[in-house]
Amino acid sequence: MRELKFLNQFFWKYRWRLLLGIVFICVSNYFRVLQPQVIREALDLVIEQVNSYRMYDGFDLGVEYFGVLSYTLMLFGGLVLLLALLMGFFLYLTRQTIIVMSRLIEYDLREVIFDHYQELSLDFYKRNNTGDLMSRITEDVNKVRMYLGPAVMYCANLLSTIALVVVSMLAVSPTLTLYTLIPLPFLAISIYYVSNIIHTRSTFIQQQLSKLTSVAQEVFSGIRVVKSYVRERQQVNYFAQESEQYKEMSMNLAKVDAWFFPLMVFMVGASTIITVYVGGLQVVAGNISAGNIAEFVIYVNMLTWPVTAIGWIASIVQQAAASQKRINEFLETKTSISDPAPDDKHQLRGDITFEKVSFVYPDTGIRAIDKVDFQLKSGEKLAIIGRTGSGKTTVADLLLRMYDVTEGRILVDGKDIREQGLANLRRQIGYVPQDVFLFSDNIHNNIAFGASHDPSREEVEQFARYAAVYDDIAGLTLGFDTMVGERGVTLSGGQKQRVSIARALIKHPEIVILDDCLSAVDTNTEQQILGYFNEALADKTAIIITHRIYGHLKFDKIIVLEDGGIAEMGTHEELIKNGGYYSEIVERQMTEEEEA
Ligand SMILES: Nc1ncnc2c1ncn2[C@@H]1O[C@H](COP(=O)(O)OP(=O)(O)OP(=O)(O)O)[C@@H](O)[C@H]1O
Repeated sequence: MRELKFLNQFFWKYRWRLLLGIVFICVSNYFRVLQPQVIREALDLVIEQVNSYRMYDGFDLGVEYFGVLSYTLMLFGGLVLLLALLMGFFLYLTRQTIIVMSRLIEYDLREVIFDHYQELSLDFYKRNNTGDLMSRITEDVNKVRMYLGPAVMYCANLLSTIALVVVSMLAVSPTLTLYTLIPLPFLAISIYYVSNIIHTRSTFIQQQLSKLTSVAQEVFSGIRVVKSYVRERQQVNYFAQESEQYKEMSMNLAKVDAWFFPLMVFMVGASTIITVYVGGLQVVAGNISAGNIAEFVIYVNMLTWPVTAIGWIASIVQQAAASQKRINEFLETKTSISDPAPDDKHQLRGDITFEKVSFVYPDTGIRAIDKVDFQLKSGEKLAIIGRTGSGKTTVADLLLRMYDVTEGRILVDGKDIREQGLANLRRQIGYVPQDVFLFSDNIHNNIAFGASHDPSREEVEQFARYAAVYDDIAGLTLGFDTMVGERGVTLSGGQKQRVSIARALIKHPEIVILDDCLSAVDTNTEQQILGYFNEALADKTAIIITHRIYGHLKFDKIIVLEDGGIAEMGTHEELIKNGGYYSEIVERQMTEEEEA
């Protein structure tokens, strides 16, 4: 239960609501407990008066007497109705305070978790799968809310009902109270066990359901592959297998679920029989009135739900503690990339220095970068070339501080990037990643996403022109308002790359990193984009990771990476003279172009 302590800060935040809710529930229960007392009075009155009425039967006085009795009973009926209304009104207020409080805390908690998720570094996202992140912020928060709202409300209800009912019962007959209450602890314990079994089985069902969902999601996302490999039947069979398991589990749950109400009715029935039997003996002995038996039967019914709720509350609290534990695990995870100066807003010049930088991926132990040493002055252009897996993307990730270097230092404007404002650094780097990701939104918003201001349509269009994608977008029926699906399904690979370039450029960055972002673009478009780069990025520092050599873009430095280390470094002319990997691909590319 230690885990739930984390939530106390929220209870404190909404303490007045909580307190008011508890007061309302006590008032509501007070009116509820008065009802059986009014009914007892009415019943005793009827029993007593019916005997007297028989004496006047056949006389005129008898009719009058009957009129007065009916009127008094109507008054009692009206009183019970009034008490029920008052009780209902305060119950409404209870829900308006406690359940609303739980919804407010749910909102706060989600925000805290979401904020924290955003702060965490890439290695956290590599370690944990998206489904797990999602379920903690949705299902686990839901389970915790059940504790914050219903469990707290039923707990307050339980305590106040038991206190008020038991005090009223004791005032009538301590012996009868004792006998009446005997079956109730058995009810609480058995409901607790049944609830626990239900919970365990529900958890398995939940897991199976999320497995089923991910199977379906994966098949639908990869539907092209499934269709092209004619694997529909296998997928259907696999889905049916998983569905069958889900069905079996649900049937098992239904079997236990079926015990819940019969058990409750049996225990309440036992309690009622004891009340009538022991109460009857006491009436005969003249200790209590017949009306008291009716009063006790109503009390027993009043206690049924709160006592049943003990088992239920215990189960909710257990589930909430387990969920909060999972939430706390992530909340306690510290980001490995800290921001030493969150308010830093200084303008970068764009000098970049890698000083004997090495990097080992923590999860795989792969040494992706090995003693990389280079310097770029503000405005210089660097091309990084190398075979796949040679560490090119890792260089970009390190400069953006997606990871921190294992050895060595990266300096921007002469200062270690680990000592600079992280947000400020990232804000001034325009990064186009290799695997383009577009949000499920329209094209305008996807491009505007990069800007620190709210850019006008004209500005967005201008940057789309720079990225040579304007004509493609203008050709769509909805133009810049076209929605791009979950993964930009309506755009081709090359179009997505260019939208992603426009998004990076609209930031007006001081440093630009393009990671193989022209791979899906034809030569003409490539020339168009590079023409803009030459002009607009003339004074910006740029790192271009590529597999192709761009004759149109003049690089101050070219680095050839091999197994994370620098195999060749120099200008185009120097590397051609070297006769290494670089000259090899230049030659191959020239032959290809000639052949084309
Ligand atoms: N997140 C990661 N966790 C563990 N190892 C990784 C991770 N990302 C990359 N690697 C490994 O680091 C090495 C360098 O990868 P990197 O992506 O930097 O290469 P690259 O030169 O950009 O390749 P490509 O040209 O195919 O994009 C590879 O061996 C790769 O398997």
